[in-house]
Amino acid sequence: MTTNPNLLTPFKATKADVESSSLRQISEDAFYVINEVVTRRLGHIPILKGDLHDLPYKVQRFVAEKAELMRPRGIFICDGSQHEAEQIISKLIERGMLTPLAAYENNYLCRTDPKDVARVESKTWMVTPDKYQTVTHTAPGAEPIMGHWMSPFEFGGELDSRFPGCMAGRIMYVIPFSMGPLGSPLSKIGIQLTDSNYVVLSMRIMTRVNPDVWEVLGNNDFVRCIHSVGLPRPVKQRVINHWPCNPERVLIAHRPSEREIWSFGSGYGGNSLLGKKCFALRIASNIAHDEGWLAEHMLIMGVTRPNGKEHFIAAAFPSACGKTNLAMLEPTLPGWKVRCVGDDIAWMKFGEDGRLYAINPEAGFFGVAPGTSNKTNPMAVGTFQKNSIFTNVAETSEGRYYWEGLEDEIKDKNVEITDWLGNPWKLGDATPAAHPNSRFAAPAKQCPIIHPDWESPEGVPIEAIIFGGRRPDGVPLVFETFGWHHGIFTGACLKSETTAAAEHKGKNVMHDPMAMRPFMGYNFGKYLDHWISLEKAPHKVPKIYHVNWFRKSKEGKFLWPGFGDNIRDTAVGVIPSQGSINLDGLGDINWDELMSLPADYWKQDAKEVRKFLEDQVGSDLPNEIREELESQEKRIEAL
Ligand SMILES: Nc1nc2c(ncn2[C@@H]2O[C@H](COP(=O)(O)OP(=O)(O)OP(=O)(O)O)[C@@H](O)[C@H]2O)c(=O)[nH]1
Ligand SMILES: O=C([O-])CC(=O)C(=O)O
Ligand SMILES: [Mn+2]
Repeated sequence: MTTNPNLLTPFKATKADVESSSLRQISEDAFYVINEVVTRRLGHIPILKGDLHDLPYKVQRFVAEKAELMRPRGIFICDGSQHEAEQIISKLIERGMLTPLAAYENNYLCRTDPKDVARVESKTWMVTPDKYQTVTHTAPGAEPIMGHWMSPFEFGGELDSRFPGCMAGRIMYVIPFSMGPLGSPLSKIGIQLTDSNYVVLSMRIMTRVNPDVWEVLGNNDFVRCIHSVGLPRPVKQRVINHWPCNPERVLIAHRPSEREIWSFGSGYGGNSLLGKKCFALRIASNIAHDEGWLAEHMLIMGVTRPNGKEHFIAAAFPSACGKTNLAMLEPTLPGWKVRCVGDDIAWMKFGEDGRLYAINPEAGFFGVAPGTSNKTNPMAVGTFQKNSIFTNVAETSEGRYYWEGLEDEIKDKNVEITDWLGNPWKLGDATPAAHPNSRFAAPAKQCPIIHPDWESPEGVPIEAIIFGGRRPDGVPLVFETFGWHHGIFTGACLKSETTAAAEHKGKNVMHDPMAMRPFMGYNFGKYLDHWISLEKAPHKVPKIYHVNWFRKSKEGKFLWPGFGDNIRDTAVGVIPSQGSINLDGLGDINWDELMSLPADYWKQDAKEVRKFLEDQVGSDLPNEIREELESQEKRIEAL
C-alpha cells in the first residue's frame, strides 16, 4: 500500500469547525492516551461484535468520537463474512425489510420508502473553505451546475441540527472496506459508519469488506464515511416498508481536504453506499488531482478482435445511459469478444511505460434493472442469479424478480405480480411494475464475462476513451475526435436526457460534462486543466470518441438497434462513411439519418455550447479548450 501524503495531514480545524460540536474531535494529544479516551467517550455504549481495542488507533478514535456524537445503542464491527451477512439477512427477513426471491439462490428483494428511490443532487454538497475550490467563476447570474458548494460555517450548523443522537436506539456498524483490490498501489481504504443494515449488506457486495483491511491500513489515514438514516428511536413518524429514512432532512456532504463524507436521511444506493459516488468519484477526484491520476464515471471493458488482439476501452455515459450494458455487451458480430472489467467507475493512472492503466475500484454492480433482460443484457442476468439484492423491483408469485423489459420472459402470463409499491399488478397496467430507477446489486465476480485481470493490482491499459449520452436528435452514431484537446472539449460539452437516476422530472437534454456533473469534486476548470496536463512525455494518451445509441427518427423510434450491435468494425476517419462500418444482419438501418450532421441543428448547438462554457466555466475555461471551441465554431459555420 502506498500512503497518500495528503491523507496524513492532521485535521486542521477552521473557526467554523470548532464552533460545530459535531466536528469536535479528540485532540492529537489524546491520541497517546487513546485507550482511556476511547473508553471514556464510549461510556456505556456496548461493543456488540469485534474488539475496538484491536483496531488501529486512528480508527478507534474515529469510532469513539462519532459514537459519542450519534449515540447508538451498540457498536458492531463488521468482518464482511458470509456468516455475518446471513445473520443480518435473517433478522431483516423476520422484520419484513427483505423478501427472499425463492426462485434463486440467496437473492432478496428490498422495497424502500417510495420517497427514497434515487440520488438527491439538490442536497449533495462539497464543503470547502474557499468557494472556488468547488465551483468555477461563473458568469454573473449563472448558478453553477458543476459542483454544489456549502461553506464550512453553514455545514457546521447543518451537522449540529442532524447528527447529535441520530443513531439512538440503533446499532452503529463499522465497515472497513477497500476501493480497489486490497493492497493494490491504486487502491484506497475507507471506513464507513452506518445505522442501516441494508447498507451493510450492499457494501459487502459493492466493495471489499474484509478484516485484512485493518492490517493493510495500519496507522495510515483513511476516508472517513459517516452515514445515518436519520431516524433515531423512538421514531415519531410512520416508517414505510420497514425502511427508515428522513427525506425532508437529507444531506450528503463532502469535506475533500479532510477526506470525509457525511450522509444523512437516505438509505438509497448513491446516497448511502459511500464508497461509490461519494468516495470513488467526489473525494477520489480530489485525491487524483493532487496525485496526478483520474477518477471517472466510466466503465472499463476489454474488446478482443477476430485477430485475437485485445484492446481496453473506458467509456463515460451519464447515469442510466448504458455503461452497464456496454461493459457486458455480447457482440452480434462473429469473432468479436467483450470482457467486463467495471461498469461504473474507473481509477486511471499513467504507468512508467507511458500507458494509462485503469482499475475498477468497486467489487459489484449496482445496475439499473428495467430494460435488463436475456435479450438486451444476458451477462448481467447471468450475474444476478444468486447472492444479489434487488431494490424496488416487482416480484412474481413464483418468487422471481420482475420489471419493465421482462414481458417476453414471463412464461405463465397469468402469474401474479406484486409491484414495487407492494400492490397487485398485471401486464398491461398503466403504472410501472418496477420503479424506473430500481436496481440490482450483484457481485462482479459472478459475471460470466468478467475479465480474468479485473482484479489485477496494476490495472489494464486503456487505448480509447468514449463519451456518450442520450441524444434523440442531431448527434451521429459515432465520431472520432481530432486529438486529446478536442476530445476533452467534446467530453466537456457532453449532454444527455435526464433519467430516473436522480430526482429530475421528465426528459430534458441537459449538460453533463464528462458524465461527471453530479459527481464533480472540485472546480471544473481546474479539472479540465488537469486532464489537459496529462498529455506530456512519456504519456501515450488514448484516442477519444463520441457515441450516441439513442438517436431517434421523426416517428420517435430508436434509429440504432443498440445493445449487442453497439460494436462494429473500426471506423476510419472522423465520421465513418457508409460501408466502413459493417452493418451485416442489422436489417433496415437508416444510415443517412443516423450519421447526418444537420447544419441548422449544429449551428444552434454551437451557440448554446458557447453560452454554456462562458456561463458555467467562465474565466476558469482553459485556453486550450477555448481554442477548440473557436475551431469547432468555424467548422460548423462552414457546414
Ligand atoms: N435503446 C437503448 N437502450 C439502452 C442501451 N444501453 C442501455 N440501454 C438502457 O438504458 C438503461 C440504463 O442503462 P445502464 O447500462 O444500466 O446505465 P449506466 O450508464 O450503467 O447507469 P448508472 O448505473 O446509473 O451509472 C437501461 O434501461 C438499459 O436497458 C442501448 O444501446 N440502446
Ligand atoms: O449512484 C447511484 O445511485 C447509481 C449510479 O450509478 C448513478 O446514478 O450513476
Ligand atoms: Mn453511475
